[in-house]
Amino acid sequence: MGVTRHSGVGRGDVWRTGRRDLSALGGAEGVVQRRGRGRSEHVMAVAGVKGQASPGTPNMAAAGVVGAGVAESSLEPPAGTAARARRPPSGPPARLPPLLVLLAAAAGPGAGGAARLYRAGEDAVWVLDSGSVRGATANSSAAWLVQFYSSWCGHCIGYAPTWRALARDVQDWAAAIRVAALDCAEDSNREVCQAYDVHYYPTFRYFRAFTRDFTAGENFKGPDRELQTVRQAMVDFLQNHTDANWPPACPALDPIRPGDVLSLIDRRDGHCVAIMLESGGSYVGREVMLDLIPYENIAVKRVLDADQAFLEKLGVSSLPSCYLIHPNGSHGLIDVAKPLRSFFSSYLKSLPHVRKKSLLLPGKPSAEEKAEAMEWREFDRSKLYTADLESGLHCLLRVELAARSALAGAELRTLTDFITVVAKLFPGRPPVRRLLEMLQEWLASLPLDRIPYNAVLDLVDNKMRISGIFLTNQIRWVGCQGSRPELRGYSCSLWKLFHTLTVQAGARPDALDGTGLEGDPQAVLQAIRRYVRTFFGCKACGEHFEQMAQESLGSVKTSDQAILWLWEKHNLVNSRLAGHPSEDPRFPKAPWPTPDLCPACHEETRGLDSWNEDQVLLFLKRHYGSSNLVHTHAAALGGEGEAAGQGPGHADPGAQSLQGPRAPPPTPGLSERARPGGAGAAGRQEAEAAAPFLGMGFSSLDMSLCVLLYVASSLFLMLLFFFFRVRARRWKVRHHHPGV
Ligand SMILES: Cc1cc2nc3c(=O)[nH]c(=O)nc-3n(C[C@H](O)[C@H](O)[C@H](O)COP(=O)(O)OP(=O)(O)OC[C@H]3O[C@@H](n4cnc5c(N)ncnc54)[C@H](O)[C@@H]3O)c2cc1C
Repeated sequence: MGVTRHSGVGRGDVWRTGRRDLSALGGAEGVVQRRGRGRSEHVMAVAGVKGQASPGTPNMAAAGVVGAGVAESSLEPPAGTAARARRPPSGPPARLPPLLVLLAAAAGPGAGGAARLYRAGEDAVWVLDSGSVRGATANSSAAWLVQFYSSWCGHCIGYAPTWRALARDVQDWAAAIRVAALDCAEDSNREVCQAYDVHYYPTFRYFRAFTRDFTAGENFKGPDRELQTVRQAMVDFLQNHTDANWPPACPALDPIRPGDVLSLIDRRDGHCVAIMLESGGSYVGREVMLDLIPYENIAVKRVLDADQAFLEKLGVSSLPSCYLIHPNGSHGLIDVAKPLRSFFSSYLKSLPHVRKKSLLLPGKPSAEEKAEAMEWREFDRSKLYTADLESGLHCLLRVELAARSALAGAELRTLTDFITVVAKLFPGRPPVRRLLEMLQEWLASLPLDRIPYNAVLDLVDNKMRISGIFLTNQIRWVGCQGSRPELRGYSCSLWKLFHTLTVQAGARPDALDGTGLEGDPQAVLQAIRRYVRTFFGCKACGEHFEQMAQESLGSVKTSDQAILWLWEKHNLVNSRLAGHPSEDPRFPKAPWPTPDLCPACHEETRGLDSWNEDQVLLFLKRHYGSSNLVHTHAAALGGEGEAAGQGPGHADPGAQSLQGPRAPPPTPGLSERARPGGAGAAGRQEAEAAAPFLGMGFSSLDMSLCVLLYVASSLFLMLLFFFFRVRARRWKVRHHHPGV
């Protein structure tokens, strides 16, 4: 009888950060829509430009800086960004030459199938990318608060509603400060995230207005990231500007003296003047000032901690209050139902003389922009898909690790150990295994303690064009597909890779021999643990995983226990994330394997669902074993054209790949997905047939060519030999018999 354990995971074990995010979310959704009395406030969104982008990368690649909120015409656009921030005039799409159409198709989806947490034109967030972030933040007339995120990071997904709500809430501040986001999971943004030194997601950075030299920004580390805290931090950040770099559209936020109020009452310049009276720690006055930026015929000032006599003179009985001086000189306290920012702002915006500055109302995002072209690949949940593991390795090696420009010391050793474990235990297709082995051998033999990451990338991209060594640069999630592009994907594939490694270590106990990791039942888990702690972009996930490891990894004494340890911890993470915004409704978090996948794993003990761990272990070994690995939907193994010619860019999985000089037959296009045994499979067979000779990865084709060349040159040398022999004989005959 196997060990049993309750499988029902306590919902009370709530992930704290997640809950906090959710409560922040509640606050975010609770933001009061500002409505002026008598006329509603315009809520605007400047739509993005997406026309030329692939479904995978529309917001990033094509949009450039896309504004939301206050219409650009009412603002002074930041230097160099104005053109991109506006929606181009709509019209019939330009006709592209056929070659460009082909190339555009080959560009295909971006990393992670182009998960997008923020949509230009729909969200008030300014969507930045590698092509726009520098232009937007450099020498800008407004300050910026940029969230560098990763679309597969659960925390980023959980936080996105708060960020959207914040951007919507402060969209009237855009001439002074803007809320933006940049997706570091996009391949095309990899280098820029590296340049901005972004290692963890989400990372929040401020950029001051009028910064001429390149800067990676100032980190925002607030006590929490709830909407109100970040909004107040934005106000503080604006106030940290000097006279020299003060955003021109931002009103002076410092308080005036009570004595100045009297002179304002005496002065009549055709404007309304609102005076916010408040206590020292209040942000209401400054927030109302910023809310009124796009409005004309009104100025907002603030007075702090005025003495009682002054307040009595104005008739103020509680703080905050607002004293209004009308253009005709009449003045008095305004009457709002609640002394809240939204109430004051909406009252002032609705005054008869107060007008919104001239606006260019944006068009609505087109249906085409809204549509997320997602192709669904049918799959079997009881199988493990090569496509998921290979896509995950691509993201790991070419996107996640590539966030570092160099690796040194402990980081380098962590990577070396992790790659060693993967290279020795990865059960996938031979070209990928050979590439991993090559990388592992190279890392293990390095005499250096510091390497530029580009050196690793060169190897991964097989710049030497050694045939039979290849890792796709395409993303094809199958068992890790999400019902929305931002869900599942990379983090799912990482879990699958980790489980596969623990199972393979049990199945092939000698695999790690000679690596220095042999004989240690914890070796695989420790390598995974160090990788997650050091490199996994979701920092909070890494910290949490580390905490679990500290608590119990030491108790693992056998490879079976290692398999079960990871299974159990993964289920803990699942239970914490149940109900979290990163949960895919199509793949709800539940104790795994579910009863339909493994009925024998589940038992009932005194009316409670419980695990039969012996059966779970058997199931895990079967599920993550080599024989359960299927290549359906896996990228064609391609030739050099795909491997080295295109570098880490993307090729449309369905589009014909551009062939290099010695490429195998063309990959089969869209039909390959429907016909797994098509030409793509033939290419795969050809590549798999490539046998490693002399450990150098030479294929049989390479060797045949060598033999052919050898025979041809031998024949040529023999011909030369006979030719000269005949000539020499003739010469001798002539010499000895001159008469002949
Ligand atoms: C090490 C690590 C730590 C993470 N920590 C966090 C975190 O703290 N907060 C957060 O928001 N996100 C975290 N994530 C991401 C999160 O766990 C999921 O990967 C993400 O929510 C996607 O979920 P999913 O539905 O694809 O299933 P995943 O949880 O990613 O699982 C992938 C697949 O593994 C299989 N599986 C599920 N459970 C088990 C199990 N117990 N044993 C074996 N196989 C299983 C299933 O086939 C499933 O489809 C972490 C990811 C990793 C790799």
